[in-house]
Amino acid sequence: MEDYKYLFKIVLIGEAGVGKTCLVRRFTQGLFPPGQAATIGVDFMIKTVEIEGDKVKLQIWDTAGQEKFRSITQSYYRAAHGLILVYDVCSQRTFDALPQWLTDIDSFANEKVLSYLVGNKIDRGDAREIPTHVGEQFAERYEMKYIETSAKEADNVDKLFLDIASRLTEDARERNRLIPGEDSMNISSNTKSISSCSRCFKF
Ligand SMILES: Nc1nc2c(ncn2[C@@H]2O[C@H](COP(=O)(O)OP(=O)(O)OP(=O)(O)O)[C@@H](O)[C@H]2O)c(=O)[nH]1
Repeated sequence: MEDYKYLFKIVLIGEAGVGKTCLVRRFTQGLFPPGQAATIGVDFMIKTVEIEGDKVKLQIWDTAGQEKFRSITQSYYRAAHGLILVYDVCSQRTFDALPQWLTDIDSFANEKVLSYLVGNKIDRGDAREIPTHVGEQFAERYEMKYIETSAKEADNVDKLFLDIASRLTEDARERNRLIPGEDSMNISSNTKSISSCSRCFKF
């Protein structure tokens, strides 16, 4: 049996080129890849973290932003415990596309999913087009958590993923308190590796 108490699935979505892959690689591998190529379909990485004494395994799904992959990537929303919607703070176009992504979340994700809005590329100071308060207000309006990051400079990247892991762990512990025995049930997911987890978080 694998050595972790909880397993959570986190899915990154957002327009092409906003930095989803770079955020994942910064968090899982501690690097900023030079000349990162566009994602084809969906890719995933694993990282295990420790949250207040419990080992928590994060299965992080990095989806392609390009329109032509949309129907493939949407099929991954359903089983997500956490969704990270990313835009580029230096690109008004990627911010303007957010409402369409929210519509997709409403259509395809579990209604209890924990959603984060992330403004990435804050290292490009002078090129910024979306002020912090505009991103914050948008997130507040749609009841999402908000955080700004730089995958390049590693600003707030660990904080983003650890914050999600902490909140999901807290929720799972609360459920286990309310429904004893719940922690021995498997998540009924379409993902094999999730069903092998002994104490998975269950919606
Ligand atoms: N300056 C800066 N550039 C970044 C940052 N994150 C990503 N980039 C650059 O943005 C470009 C796109 O990054 P990706 O991580 O491939 O973007 P993506 O959202 O995964 O793109 P798709 O796979 O097409 O959906 C690359 O040239 C990265 O080097 C960042 O925090 N700061």
